[in-house]
Amino acid sequence: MQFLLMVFGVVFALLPSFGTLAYESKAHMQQMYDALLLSVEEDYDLSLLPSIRALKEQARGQGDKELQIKTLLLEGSVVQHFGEFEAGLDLHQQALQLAGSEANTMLKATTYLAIAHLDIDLESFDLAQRYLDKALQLIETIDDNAQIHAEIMLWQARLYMDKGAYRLALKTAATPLASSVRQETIAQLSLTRSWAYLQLGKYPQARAIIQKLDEQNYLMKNQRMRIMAAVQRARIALQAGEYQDAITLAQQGLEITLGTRFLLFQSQLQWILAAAYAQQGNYQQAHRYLKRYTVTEKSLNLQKRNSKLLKLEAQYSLAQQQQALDALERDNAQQAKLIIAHQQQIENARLNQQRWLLIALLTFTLITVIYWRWQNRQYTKRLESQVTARTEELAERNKRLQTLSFTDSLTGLNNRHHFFSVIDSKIEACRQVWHGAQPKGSADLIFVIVDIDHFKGINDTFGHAAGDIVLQDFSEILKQCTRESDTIVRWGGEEFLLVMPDLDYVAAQEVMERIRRQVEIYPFIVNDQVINCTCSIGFAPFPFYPSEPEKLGWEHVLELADGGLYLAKASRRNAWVGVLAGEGEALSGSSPLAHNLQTYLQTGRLSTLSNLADLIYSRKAG
Ligand SMILES: Nc1nc2c(ncn2[C@@H]2O[C@H](COP(=O)(O)OP(=O)(O)OP(=O)(O)O)[C@@H](O)[C@H]2O)c(=O)[nH]1
Repeated sequence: MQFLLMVFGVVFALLPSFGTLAYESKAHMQQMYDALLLSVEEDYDLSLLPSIRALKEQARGQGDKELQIKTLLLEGSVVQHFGEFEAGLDLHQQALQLAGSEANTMLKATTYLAIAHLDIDLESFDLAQRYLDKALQLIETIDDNAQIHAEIMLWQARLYMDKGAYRLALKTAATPLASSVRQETIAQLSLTRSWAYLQLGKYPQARAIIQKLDEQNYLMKNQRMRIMAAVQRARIALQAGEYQDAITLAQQGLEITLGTRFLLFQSQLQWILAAAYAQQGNYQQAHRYLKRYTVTEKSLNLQKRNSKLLKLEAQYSLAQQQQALDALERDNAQQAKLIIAHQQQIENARLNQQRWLLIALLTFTLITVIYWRWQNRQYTKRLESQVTARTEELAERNKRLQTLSFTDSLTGLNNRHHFFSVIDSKIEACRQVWHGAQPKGSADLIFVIVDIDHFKGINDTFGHAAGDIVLQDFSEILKQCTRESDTIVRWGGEEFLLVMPDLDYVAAQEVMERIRRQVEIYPFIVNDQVINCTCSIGFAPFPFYPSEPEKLGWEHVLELADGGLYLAKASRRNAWVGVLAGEGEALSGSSPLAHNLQTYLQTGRLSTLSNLADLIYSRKAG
């Protein structure tokens, strides 16, 4: 294997001079690295260095930072194993700087772990602890962290061992492990636990762990671990008082170390042999191995002295580099603060922008709502004014319609509808006066019925149109002979009804005479011809009995006025007749008036007033 790697190393070292051939595939380079890693873990062989360096250059050439970092760490671990602490430090430092610029958390954690390893070797335990903590903190964010976690625990346990904290080491090395953790790491953790038990004097537990490792065959692949296990077995036997076993196991261990550079293990095994033989009383053998042990120790001490010196130099550099690193970290923290402040500024600006946008949006919404409400109000106003206009128009139309429905189309006078719509209020006004609710005044109304005499003859002689003209002229005469307050109604055909307020029957006589006379003298012109007409008038006062105003209703008074008209017609026409209360018994509303008019006149229950002295009371036939 090592021969192959050396060949690879030479090839790699030469490759850069062969142009494109230098660019190996990434996968191939990774394979190469894995093989180198295994070899280093087995034995820190210096001959591996050219291959590692060649691979490192190759990774640099291809810009593969990850592999570059890994190879830097690997190279560092090899040179540091051979006491080149300062060079190792430098390599680790390079790896750390590269890892710092990488976003790969796993890579950073691996770098921290390697530096912790270096610090443990340099006995800078505090620094080692710091890097272990950093690595542990970093991997918390990684999902697939079982392997690196186990490795951190291993180095943490070794750190505790170096500091003499065996129980802590035991606890740390006993961390539960996932199945994905490499066998080598599991075996190293087990060896550390066994070593811690032995340090605590618990050799059965220490032995059980080694036995389990043997059963699982975890140690066979790695020579270094096999030797470590052999030393451990011999040491356990010695501590257990099984001296013969200790001798056998130590000798087996020495056989494995033959031809290797593991001087430390050799000296430990020689010491165990010397101690075991001494315990058996075989002082000759004990002396023999003690001598060998002394020789080995001498060369080890020489190595250690050299390495101590180197360590001191490295520690000095380490302190300096650490200071630089701390300054760098402080600078980084400052930078991070600046970045956070900058991000805060950006965030604030974004928030400000959002705020303004929101304000603009709200303002726009507000303006829209105000405008919409204003529009709505305008629209409502327009609608209202339209409704008002329409209502007024409707009222006007209704008024016109009412006027039309209350007006006689031929004469322009009020018609019967009008009379019936106003008569109740007129009667009510009279009643208010009777009952004292209104100021005292005249509550008298005169109901008058006027009828044109022989109108049929006019129609027959001059035609219907001529009759219409007479009717119109006749209406004008009625208007001229009455007051504004009087109501003139075309009662039907050539018959007219007048309702005259504030007029007693004495004063009424004058008005009746004026009408009769005006008609009599008026020259009605029809078909260019002057014709003369007369009219007959009947009237009656309301209340009919002033002392008993409710005795007869207006309908009865109208009937009595009609009776007066009948008397005028029955006599000579061109006359007016007023029907008044007589001295006899007062009539009641239930009395049949029209048919008994003559009887009531003769019996004195009714009396008359007329321009005629000779009134005829009997109804004229036809
Ligand atoms: N030209 C015209 N004639 C009408 C109108 N209304 C009714 N007359 C007519 O008026 C006439 C009324 O006739 P009569 O009831 O007999 O009454 P008179 O001829 O006036 O006779 P005395 O009332 O008894 O004097 C009828 O011939 C109707 O046709 C109208 O609006 N225009």
